[in-house]
Amino acid sequence: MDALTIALVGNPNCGKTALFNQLTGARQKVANYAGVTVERKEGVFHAPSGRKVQVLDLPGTYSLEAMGPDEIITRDICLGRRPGETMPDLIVCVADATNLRLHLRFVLEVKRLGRPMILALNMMDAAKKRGIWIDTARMEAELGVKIIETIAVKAEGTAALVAHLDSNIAPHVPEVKESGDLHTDVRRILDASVVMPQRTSLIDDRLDGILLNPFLGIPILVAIMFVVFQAVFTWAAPAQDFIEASMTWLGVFVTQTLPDGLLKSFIADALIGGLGSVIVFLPQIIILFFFILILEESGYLPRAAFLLDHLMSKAGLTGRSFIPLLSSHACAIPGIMATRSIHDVRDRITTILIAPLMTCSARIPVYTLLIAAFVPERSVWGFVSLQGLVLFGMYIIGIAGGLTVSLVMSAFRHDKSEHPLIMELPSYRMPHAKNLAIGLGERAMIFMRRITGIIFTANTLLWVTTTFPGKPEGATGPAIDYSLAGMIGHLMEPIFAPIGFNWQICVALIPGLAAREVAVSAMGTVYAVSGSDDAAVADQLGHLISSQWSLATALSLMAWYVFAPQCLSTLAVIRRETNSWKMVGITAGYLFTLAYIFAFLTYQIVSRLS
Ligand SMILES: Nc1nc2c(ncn2[C@@H]2O[C@H](COP(=O)(O)OP(=O)(O)OP(=O)(O)O)[C@@H](O)[C@H]2O)c(=O)[nH]1
Ligand SMILES: [Mg+2]
Repeated sequence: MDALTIALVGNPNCGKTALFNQLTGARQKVANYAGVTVERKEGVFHAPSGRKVQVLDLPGTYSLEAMGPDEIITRDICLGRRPGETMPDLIVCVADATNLRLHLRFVLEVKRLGRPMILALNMMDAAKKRGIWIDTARMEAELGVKIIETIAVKAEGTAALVAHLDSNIAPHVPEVKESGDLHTDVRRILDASVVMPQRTSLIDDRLDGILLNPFLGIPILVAIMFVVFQAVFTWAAPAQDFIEASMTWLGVFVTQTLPDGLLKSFIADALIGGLGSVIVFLPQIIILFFFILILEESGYLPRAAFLLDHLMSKAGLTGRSFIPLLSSHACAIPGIMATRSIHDVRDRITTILIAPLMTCSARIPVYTLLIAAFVPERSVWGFVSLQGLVLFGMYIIGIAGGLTVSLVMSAFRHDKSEHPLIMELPSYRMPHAKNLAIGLGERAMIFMRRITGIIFTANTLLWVTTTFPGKPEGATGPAIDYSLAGMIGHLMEPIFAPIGFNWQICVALIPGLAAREVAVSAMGTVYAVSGSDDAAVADQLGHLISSQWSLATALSLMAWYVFAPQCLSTLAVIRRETNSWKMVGITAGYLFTLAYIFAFLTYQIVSRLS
């Protein structure tokens, strides 16, 4: 059988990407709010007969008739008018069975394109649970389009769709016999084929009554975030202790078994000392994402946007900036890409400029290393972990910093018009354990890939520059002082002395430009190389800095990391999304300036006080 090309189209949040992932085994981002997919994605799978099916996942759109950029792209792809894009043999229109009044309208618009299509009636599990009864055969007759029921989040939920794609049934162009008025046609089809329960969304209404309550909403939001950061410290501790102990054991093992020399130094200092000091943060990252994924899947996040809209518009942002800024807490890169859904250019630029201020997961190793080293492990008011509280504070400082920058930018604006937030609130949904597991696996993989990729590379280069040139004959100081990195560190020291950074930190900041966690692995290596007669030093970075640094230095470094744009990929994505080197210059310039100013103030104030 010939290969088949299909395109998944539909309203936002109907499950296109979930379907795409289920069919092709891909791991594209899925979440319970509109506008998750911002870029077309292609995948392939082989149906049981061996037929090759090429699948295209597209961003959701509410209509094909409006003239927005997303609508035009989707329509052009369906019609094969987009240059460089092959026309799909079959359009698979995806609709949410629990929200047919809205979604059928889109189906009718797609039908008007006059291309071969079928309808994937998705979320059938959720529809059944809500007591929505659908006579699919009748709907198929009324609509004139082949309908296949799917449950995109279950493996067997797409079997019927795959079987259909695998069959020899020629793609069918539906006949258009509608009255022309979409609203009337949707009503006719629904009346004929769907029986709605008396109250479809009792649970949603009840939950919204509490979670969106004008008095309770914000306190509940703050409480949720607070619990998340508490958990990051308290739950992760046992796993972290275990990883730390394993690293220590490994360090001792290597020092005792390998002969002295470069290989031993590389393994002990760069690998165990450097990478080992980052890997201990895996449990914390997994726990943070466990909560983020639950919030994403449950449908709570757009409600948080709704709650914060007022506050954000006061700071010169729109509610539309919420999801990009929220994604930036995982990583600024997808966050900046998500700003494509902000149509107002200035709102978009403001959001891009402040996205790097949101506390991304790459900062977790830096913050938690310093917090664990300097904040005592005790509880306040009996039950709150002080360390968790400080971490929570770091997130708040990042957000407050971003809002302040946006406020300052909006003061320079002439056009003060506000755009009201129009946003669909999705139904609440119980997160699937399997989806959660996949999502967490994915995050763990990303973290491990960074360790074996960018962190490993930067760290190896650092090890080379800290090892060579070697110590000259008869020299008395530690070898690292004579190395290239040591010399650069000492040269930089005067510039960073006013903010309290010693030369080891200066050395770590350079490879740390590549990515934030690199600074932690780099410090691991620098300290390991400096004290190479004692290998156990390598995996005790936290203990080491707590005894060697002042509190002022630690806090100053944390302040630096709130602002400093120490991430080349973020700058690269800003260049790509704004198509302007000037914007990259502005972002990097203003962030480094703020970083220096705040680190300076922190260091000077704290060292006077303590
Ligand atoms: N219960 C249930 N949930 C589903 C089903 N299909 C998708 N979901 C959930 O619905 C939400 C939206 O799914 P996505 O695949 O991200 O939706 P999308 O159509 O790609 O959305 P955009 O990319 O924003 O256009 C996610 O929370 C999915 O887990 C289904 O068949 N049943
Ligand atoms: Mg999607």
